[in-house]
Amino acid sequence: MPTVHVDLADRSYDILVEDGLLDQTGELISQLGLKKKCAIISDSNVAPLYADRVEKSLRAAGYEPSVHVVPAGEASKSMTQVSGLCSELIQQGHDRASFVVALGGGVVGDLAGFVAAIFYRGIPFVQIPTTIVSQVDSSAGGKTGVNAAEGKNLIGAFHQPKMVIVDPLTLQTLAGREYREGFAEAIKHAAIRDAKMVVDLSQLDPAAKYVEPDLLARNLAIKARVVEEDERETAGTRALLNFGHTIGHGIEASVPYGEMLHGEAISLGTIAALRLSEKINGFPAADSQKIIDLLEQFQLPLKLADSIDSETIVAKLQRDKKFSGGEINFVLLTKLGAAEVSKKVTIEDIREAIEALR
Ligand SMILES: O=C(O)C(=O)C[C@@H](O)[C@H](O)[C@H](O)COP(=O)(O)O
Repeated sequence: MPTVHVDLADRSYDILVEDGLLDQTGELISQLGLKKKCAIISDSNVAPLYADRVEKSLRAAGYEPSVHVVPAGEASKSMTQVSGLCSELIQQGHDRASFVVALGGGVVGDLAGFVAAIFYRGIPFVQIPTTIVSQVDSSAGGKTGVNAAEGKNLIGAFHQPKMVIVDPLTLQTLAGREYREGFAEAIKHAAIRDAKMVVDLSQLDPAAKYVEPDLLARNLAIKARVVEEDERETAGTRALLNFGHTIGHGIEASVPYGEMLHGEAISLGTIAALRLSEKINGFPAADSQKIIDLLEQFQLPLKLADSIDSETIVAKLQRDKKFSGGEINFVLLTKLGAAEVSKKVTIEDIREAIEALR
């Protein structure tokens, strides 16, 4: 089975990718030596489709799961949900010997992972991602957290999962828009680390609602290698995974959470970052076009709506974690498949790149 090992000393884990793995959840988790009580955290879209199967598999392996469901959508990535879930877990008799199973997309993974990071000062968790965003990106690497009213992902913790179980067949029940948005992150991995992946992604059918396990694993492996180099984003390497996210997060936070899907905002942030790479690094416009063609192939937005005010975006993006100590650390491409963190981007450059999206 395609397996990506994430090598992080005593926080190492495997990402397993294969069709039908959902029904093997209990058996796979039993290799981890965890205690019996666990909490499956899912959302109102995913739980009716898959929670029964995961629960049944866990029970068959001797586990005692409780199921907790939050409303689907970005608005659930909130401290209100964190506090509600912690209370529910306590009421269900969970304690420091329990573990969490995050079943769903990026919102569920980030939220459930954060609950696991703080519940009884930290309990183990397993990710079962069910969307492209989560299968190629957010389930790996241990960034967990929620949004603040002031910006995306501003409250969180690093907490690595014990295992990631990827079943590509879960993609089949996604709505087209939710399926396609995730490719913004897969394209990001190609842009920053693997020019050949740009070609591989261009061969996918955007309507297929399925990606071969091998390709998912190769895309995930790009992220895994970056995380191994710089687990806590202190050395600069992990910041490269934020390509397209500084302006993207600003755009996403400028409309009510959930109105624009994460990948849609990242598509626009990616185009802005490409234009800045051209201006500051002389990145070839023809290579930018290859990335933009891919975004278009997955019907991701290429233009910013006039209704979204540029100054609101600029205000929001200045709270991004890449702005620190008065410095802007902006991720730019140096060539197709290679990126750097640059200090040469000014706020005026950013304003210009946002305007160029109109
Ligand atoms: O895992 C990372 O590191 C990433 O940057 C992946 C991003 O795609 C993801 O959206 C992440 O949550 C953003 O990180 P943040 O630190 O800017 O919140």
